[in-house]
Amino acid sequence: MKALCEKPRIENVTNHGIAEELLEKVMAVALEFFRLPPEEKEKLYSDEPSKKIRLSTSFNVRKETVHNWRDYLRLHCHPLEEFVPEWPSNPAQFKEIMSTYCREVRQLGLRLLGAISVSLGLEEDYIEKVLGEQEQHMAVNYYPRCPEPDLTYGLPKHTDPNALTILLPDPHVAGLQVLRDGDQWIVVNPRPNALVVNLGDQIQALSNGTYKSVWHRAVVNAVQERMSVASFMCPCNSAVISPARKLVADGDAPVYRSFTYDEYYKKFWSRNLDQEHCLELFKGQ
Ligand SMILES: O=C(O)CCC(=O)C(=O)O
Ligand SMILES: [Fe+2]
Repeated sequence: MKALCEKPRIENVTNHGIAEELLEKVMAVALEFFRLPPEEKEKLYSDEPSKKIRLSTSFNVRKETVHNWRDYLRLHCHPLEEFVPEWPSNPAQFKEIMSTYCREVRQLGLRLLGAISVSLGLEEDYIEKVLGEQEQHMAVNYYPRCPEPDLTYGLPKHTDPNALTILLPDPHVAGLQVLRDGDQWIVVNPRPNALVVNLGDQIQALSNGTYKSVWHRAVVNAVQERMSVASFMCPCNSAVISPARKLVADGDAPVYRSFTYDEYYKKFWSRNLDQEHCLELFKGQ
């Protein structure tokens, strides 16, 4: 807890409590999925962002003019009973492994949100209450080997629009970079069994800018393919996000106006990834 109070950002969480064996299985089954023949994967292809289960490529192919070197499987994960039946049934173990992982990640995410609330001087359940019955989405990212890695990204510079992202990065191949002090890209070195926790835009808004959502990107390389599995804790669509009163000094105006997550998410997907921070559009009264 003390460490959380002192540091503006939480990065590597190594004592996260999720079994190493499960993390290995998640990576293995995710890779197996991307190894399926194109005809098999094609059935799931869609570039419609509102679809709850879809395989896609780049980021938002309908909006962007420059594409990225990434394929991804995006799944809604909560409540599991609602979505798992529609998840891929090939590889055969996909549903079982991924749903076990989703349950564990959710518990970890809720613990972290409690710790973040306390670190801000708020009630432990403050953020959880504001976010409501949180959705949980997963992006299984696959970055193939790229013959000209200097000409593209896996994912260009962005912040995550949700509250908190728990990322399982490839334990063997580097690719994730985070921005420090606005101009310094730091390589996040692969580390077996480590999870990376990124604060998203909603924590920045709720904390009135005390915590910053982290700018990050994924680069690709010519030698090795790379995977990552991102779990996004998202406010429910009707959640009203506004800076916690306690964090706005007397006489000051809050940095951000109130908005629903639905409004924010639609704005996020209507834009290109590497534009100005989406929260900038929600500043002021
Ligand atoms: O692949 C990575 O390391 C980053 C993935 C990411 O930022 C995302 O899915 O939002
Ligand atoms: Fe991200």
